[in-house]
Amino acid sequence: MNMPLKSETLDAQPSSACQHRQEARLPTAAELRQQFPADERLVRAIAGYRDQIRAVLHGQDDRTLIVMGPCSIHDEQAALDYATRLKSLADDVSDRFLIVMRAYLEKPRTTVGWKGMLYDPERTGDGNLKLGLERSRRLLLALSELGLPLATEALSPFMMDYLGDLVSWTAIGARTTESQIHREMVSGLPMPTGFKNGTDGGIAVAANAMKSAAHPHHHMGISHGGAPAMISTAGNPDTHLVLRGGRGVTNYDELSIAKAIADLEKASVSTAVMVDCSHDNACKQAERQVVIAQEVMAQKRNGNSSIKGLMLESFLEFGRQDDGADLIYGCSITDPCLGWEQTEALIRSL
Ligand SMILES: O=C[C@H](O)[C@H](O)COP(=O)(O)O
Ligand SMILES: C=C(OP(=O)(O)O)C(=O)O
Repeated sequence: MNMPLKSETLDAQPSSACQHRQEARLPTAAELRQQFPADERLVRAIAGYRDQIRAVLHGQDDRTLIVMGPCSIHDEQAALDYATRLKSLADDVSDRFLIVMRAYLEKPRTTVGWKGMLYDPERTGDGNLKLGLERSRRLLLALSELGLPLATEALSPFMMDYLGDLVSWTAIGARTTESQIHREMVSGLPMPTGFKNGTDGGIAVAANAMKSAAHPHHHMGISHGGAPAMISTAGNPDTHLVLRGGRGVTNYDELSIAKAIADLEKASVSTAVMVDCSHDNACKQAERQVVIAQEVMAQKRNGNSSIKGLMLESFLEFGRQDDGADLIYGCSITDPCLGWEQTEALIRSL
C-alpha cells in the first residue's frame, strides 16, 4: 500500500522503495541560512563565546561553565522570557561563571514521544520539519540577539548544517555517544562538544567518542547546497565528558568523578569534566539538582581542577507537565526543571 504523499513531495520512487516511507522536500542548509542569516556581528560574538568555552575547558580561564535552561523548548515566547532573565543573571555572575543557555530543539526518546520543536513544532504528532527548521533558526537568532551563548544537543547529523553557526556548545546525548555517525559529525564541528556517559553509566563509550572525534574522518553526508557528498573532517580537539549518571545510579560524588578522571587519563583524552546535575544524577527529581550542584562546586573549590562545568535543567516554572490543553506557561513538557526563583538563588549561592 502506498501512503498518500503530502505537498512538495519528491519525484516518484520505484514502488518497492515507497511502501514504508514518504519524502517531502526541505530547504537546503544554504537556503535556510540565507533566509534567516546571522550577521557579521553575531558570527563574531559566537566565535568569541566558543573561544571562552575552550579557555575554560583547557584551564586558561578559571570560571565554571554552566549550561542551563529548559529540558526542551516548546514555546518560543517562554524561551525568550527565560533567556532575558538568564542574560541579566549571567552578566551579574560573569566573573565566576560562564553561562550558556540550553536551547534544546531535539529530544532523543527512550522509545517514542515528542522529539522536539525541530521535528514537530506544533506538537500534532504529524511532524513538520520545514516549519520546525524555520522556527528553530528564527528562535536561535532571537536568543543570540539577547547576547547569550547557546547550547543544543546534536541529534540529527544534519541539524548542525542548518543551525550550527548559532551554537556555541553542543552535547552528544547518552543514547548516541556510541554512534560512529555522531563521532564523525563532531569531528567536523566548530564548537566545543560534551559527550555524555552512556545510559548504563559507562564512561568508556564517551572516552572512545572523544578519541574518535579528535581524528579526521571521511563520511557520507549532504552538502550545504543539498547534494550527496563525501564530507572530510579535521578532528575536534575541544571535547569533554559529561557525567549524567546511568540506570538510576548517580556519578557526581567525589569517588565517581575521581574514577571517571582516571578512566579518561588511561584513555589519553581530556580530563575536563562537566557534571549534569539532572537526568540520572537527579533521578528525574528536579529539586535534587540544587544539592548536586552545591556538592560538585564544593569538590571544585577543594581542588578538583578537572571539574569544568555543570549542566542544569531549569525553566520559568518548577517541574514538568504533560502536553495538552491549558499548559502552564514556562513549564517543561519533557523532563522536570528547576523554577526560576530556585535557579537564580542556586546560581547566586554557588
Ligand atoms: O532529556 C530528556 C529525556 O530524559 C530524554 O529525552 C529521554 O526521554 P524519555 O525517556 O522520556 O523518552
Ligand atoms: C536528553 C538529554 O540528556 P541525556 O542524553 O543525558 O539523557 C538532555 O540533556 O536533554
